[in-house]
Amino acid sequence: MKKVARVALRGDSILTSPRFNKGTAFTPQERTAFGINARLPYRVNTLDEQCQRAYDQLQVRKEPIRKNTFLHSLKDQNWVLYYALLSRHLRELVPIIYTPTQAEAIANYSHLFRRSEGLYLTFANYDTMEEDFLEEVRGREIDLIVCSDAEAILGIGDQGVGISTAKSAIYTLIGGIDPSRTLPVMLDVGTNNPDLLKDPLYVGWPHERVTGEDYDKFLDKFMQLVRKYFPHSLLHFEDFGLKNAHRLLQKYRPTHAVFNDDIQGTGAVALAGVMAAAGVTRSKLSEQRIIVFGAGTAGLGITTQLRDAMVSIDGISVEEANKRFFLIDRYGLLKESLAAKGLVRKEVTEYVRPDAEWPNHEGDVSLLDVVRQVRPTMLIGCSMQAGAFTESVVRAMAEGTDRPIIFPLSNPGRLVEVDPQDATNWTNGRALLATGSPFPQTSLPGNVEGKKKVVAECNNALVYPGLGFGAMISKSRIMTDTMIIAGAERLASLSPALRDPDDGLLPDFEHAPGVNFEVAVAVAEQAVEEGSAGVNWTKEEVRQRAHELVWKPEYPAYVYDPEGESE
Ligand SMILES: NC(=O)c1ccc[n+]([C@@H]2O[C@H](COP(=O)([O-])OP(=O)(O)OC[C@H]3O[C@@H](n4cnc5c(N)ncnc54)[C@H](O)[C@@H]3O)[C@@H](O)[C@H]2O)c1
Ligand SMILES: O=C(O)C[C@H](O)C(=O)O
Ligand SMILES: [Mg+2]
Repeated sequence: MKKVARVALRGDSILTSPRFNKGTAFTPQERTAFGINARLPYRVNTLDEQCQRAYDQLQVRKEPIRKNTFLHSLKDQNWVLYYALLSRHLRELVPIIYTPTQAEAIANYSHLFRRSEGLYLTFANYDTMEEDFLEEVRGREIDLIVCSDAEAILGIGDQGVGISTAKSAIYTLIGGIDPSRTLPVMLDVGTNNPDLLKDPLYVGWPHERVTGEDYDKFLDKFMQLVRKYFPHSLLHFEDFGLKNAHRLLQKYRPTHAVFNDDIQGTGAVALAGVMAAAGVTRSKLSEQRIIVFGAGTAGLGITTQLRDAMVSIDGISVEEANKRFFLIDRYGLLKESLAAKGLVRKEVTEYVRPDAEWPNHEGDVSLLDVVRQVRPTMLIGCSMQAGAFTESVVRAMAEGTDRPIIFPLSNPGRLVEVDPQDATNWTNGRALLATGSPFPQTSLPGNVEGKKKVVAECNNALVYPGLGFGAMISKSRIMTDTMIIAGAERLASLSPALRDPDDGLLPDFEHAPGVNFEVAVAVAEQAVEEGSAGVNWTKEEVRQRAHELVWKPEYPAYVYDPEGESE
């Protein structure tokens, strides 16, 4: 039965509300009831017809960034149409509204700016933060807040403002979260990007980044508002800088359901990809020797997640599991002598290797040295160093293992540590690959008849919407590590490569909504089982409630009601 919504807006107010606007899809009865009969052309369109028209308009724009701005404007006009169009062309359009095109859109945010979106909380307006916050959220029910201080946007660095809205849209598109119950927040604490500071059109606060106590005071005030007005919300942190990402997660985790996507989302999707790869090679997680190249926010998140899964799934001790990892950062392998020089962050000290293991290496130990000595089964890149997995590195790895598992995860695509086609060539097709941004299928040179290999997209967007939805529907006050592992395991179980090793290690984004639904169910089931949930449902009830709570881009029937919804 069609849903009915009671709406209090009339005339221009309903036509300019992206939440309630239906454009030419308003029925004759609605046009009369809402006073917009003469504000629309005669013909009533279906949502499918509107999607067709919008798709045709989109196709006229050739460059991805032009398509991105078109879709952005569409979102400002009509949410249902925007999400319906994207849902019908997921594979084609996710890379337009999200990675990699979104990186370009953020880098040009000030020049493409058309209209306000979400909330901008600026350090310069610290004193009025609560009033400013309330102006936007008063009377609203919010389940999800996505925030960023834009210091480490993907691999493109400090952009001052941006990313929260793109991540938030993915929650709705793929995770089924009602967009009216989400709040993207840009935390503007300045920027150290000299190009932005000298750009007269820069829309953010043109001031160097606030740090230290002032930064913490600002974040604390924001957190207090979140806890005061939306104590049951999930707070998603995105693209914070290396000095803050891990620290803020640890600081606020005990008192609110916070989630750092670059640490935990990336950890979860990488774990799923790694589990699928281990499934293809018929080996256990704990049997792997893993090099993580780039021991920053994502590198630590991935390492911790894989380590915790070895402990919980394979039952080995934390100490034993730590030994499976070789972390490399800008000064080479993290080993004792590097730590003694103060060149290892304290968060990664438990993975530091003993110097005695490297008797022939007085100084730095390079990636190639580690590959030759360790004969890794897995090589994961999150270093933002394009081309760091050189031909020598990849060939050396392929000498030491039958199916080298290689994940160059840096985004956007131009920053991948190795091009998947090169990795395929250098390993004679034996590499099991996954990348952070979308890449075309690979093929072996000369093997014209041969089957192409799918390069899985190992991007946190394949899992965070489901993790969030699962935590939300189960009314969990915290997002535990075990909930995240449950989601990752469910994702891994849906790997197409388990049926056909030439297929993707992870499901294609075309299937992301269904896949995330399963992730959400697994997360909620785990939350109920371990007592993190605020509900006590059976497994059947979890699935049933999840189905009922998914937001779908469909128009409800509207009834005019002065007491009805208006926000
Ligand atoms: N696929 C995904 O879902 C996903 C998720 C998160 C991050 N990422 C990508 O991972 C990359 C890193 O992101 P982050 O948030 O961890 O950044 P970060 O700044 O926290 O970490 C990057 C790390 O790489 C290290 N590094 C720099 N130069 C190096 C070199 N020459 N050799 C080895 N290490 C070097 C830095 O010292 C730092 O520790 C980005 O490109 C980002 O887009 C991908
Ligand atoms: O935003 C993405 O595409 C993934 C990830 O969060 C990143 O920072 O690269
Ligand atoms: Mg990110």
